[in-house]
Amino acid sequence: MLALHRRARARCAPSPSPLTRSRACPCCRSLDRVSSLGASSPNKTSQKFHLVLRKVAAKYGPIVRLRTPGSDKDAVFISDADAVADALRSEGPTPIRRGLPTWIYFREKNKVPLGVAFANGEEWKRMRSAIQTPIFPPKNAHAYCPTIGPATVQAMGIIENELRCAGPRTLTGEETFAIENIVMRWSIEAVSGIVLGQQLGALDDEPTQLTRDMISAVNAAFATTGPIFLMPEFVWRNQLASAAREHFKALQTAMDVTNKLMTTTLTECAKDPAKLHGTFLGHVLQRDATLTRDEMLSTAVDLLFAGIDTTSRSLLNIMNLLSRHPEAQTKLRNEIIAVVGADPNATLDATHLAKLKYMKNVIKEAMRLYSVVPIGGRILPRDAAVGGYLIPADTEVMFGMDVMSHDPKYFADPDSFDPDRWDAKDIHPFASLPFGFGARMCVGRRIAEMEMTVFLAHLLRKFEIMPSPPPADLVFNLVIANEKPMPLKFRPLGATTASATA
Ligand code: HEM
Repeated sequence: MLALHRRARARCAPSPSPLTRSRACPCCRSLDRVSSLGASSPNKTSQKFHLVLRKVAAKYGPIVRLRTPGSDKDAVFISDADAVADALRSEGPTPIRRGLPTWIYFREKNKVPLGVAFANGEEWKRMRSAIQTPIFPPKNAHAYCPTIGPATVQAMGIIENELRCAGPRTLTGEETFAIENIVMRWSIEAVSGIVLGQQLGALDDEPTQLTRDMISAVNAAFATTGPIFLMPEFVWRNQLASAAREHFKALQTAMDVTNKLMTTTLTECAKDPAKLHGTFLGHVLQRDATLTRDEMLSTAVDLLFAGIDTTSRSLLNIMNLLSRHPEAQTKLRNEIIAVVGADPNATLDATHLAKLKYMKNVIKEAMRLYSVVPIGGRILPRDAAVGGYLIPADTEVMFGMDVMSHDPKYFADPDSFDPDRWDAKDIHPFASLPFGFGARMCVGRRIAEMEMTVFLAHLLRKFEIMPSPPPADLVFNLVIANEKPMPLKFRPLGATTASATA
């Protein structure tokens, strides 16, 4: 190990500071010990994981060795953008990511493939290649834009209706209402339309039982991940805690519902192949017959799970920031009207997306300020020089995305919302990585950006987002989410307090 460190010193330019054994491993020993910095109970520690990591970086520096829950080996936590770049450039052609232990256990127990999000090596590469072209290149992702138009118009109608039904003070933008549920149902509808080629009816007045099951399963799987995070393995494996029982039930439901939906799509399309045209499943089937039915199923579940909460949470954060920055809200609305037109029901197509430049900046800036995925990671395939240290092969490196994106070293006045900062060309390319990086970057990135753009383009032509306080209590449940309802108030555009009430 010492020899490895010396080699790193020789290789790394510009002359890194001398590496003694202790400096080579600025050591927090285990997260349990670190956790006492921030929280008092294991449950709270898991839910405040992102804050604990901020404190770790502040106290021990940007490269720290620590032990994470669920692992029997030390990992290296990195919150220096150059060092993150070093690690990511060493990830090799089939980057390895440690999966979520409960999800892997569940799939192995049920003898279903791990799917694109959890498989590694050649198995991952085959699945990723099959889905990459249909959804990753912007041109192909943007082609799904018309798929989500009708659901988005429907969501706007529901918001309008809810505002009216909730009472005059809600309609005038003085009181908040339950927007989260609508955004979440819209997100399910959008992603299922794209992935499974089927509208689930999640936004309907009376969603089907299947749809209700799916919504509850997604909610429960995310809500239980935080509490399970620090549980000893034997507790969750043997389902000795209620959170673990609920978690596995949710994973089972999501798998069963997706299976049923996929079967329906495939049966209908066997009768009428034209129905597959323009759907993600259709692209996968046409392009690549090498995926088994079960691999398609696991991958579809991964796409749904990875795509629903991340997108809806990010949207809620963007709306909240726009509420607090009326000048940015107006600028964005003006851009949308100039590009798409003022009619709030006019849907978008791929040609609009490329022209919405300020929209891109708003989304990037909001995702920098609120990292719904606060950490990333890889297992290094070989020894690698990282930030002046030599990290041995097989070490897990964790990237402090949330820490870096609040670091004044990379972003002047880092806590301020300044979408225009993204016009500058000198932002460190590894300082804000909301979708990860490289061959294993989020495969749904372009879909997510397209979805958020479409939602905001409809919303801002219909409503004004009224000033609301920032979300108070952000907790880590696989993604960072507000614990209490997101404070958001709306008012129909152009309505004054008096006329809106009338
Ligand atoms: C704002 C929304 C989203 C955010 C912030 C987000 C973030 C991320 C991040 C950070 C990763 C890990 C990347 C890495 O390790 O380098 C990831 C992976 C992934 N995401 Fe997303 N994501 C979002 C939306 C979506 C959507 C809409 C889909 C599906 C349509 C999706 C599907 C996936 C999948 C399947 C993976 C695993 C990819 C692989 O391992 O090859 N994500 N996402």
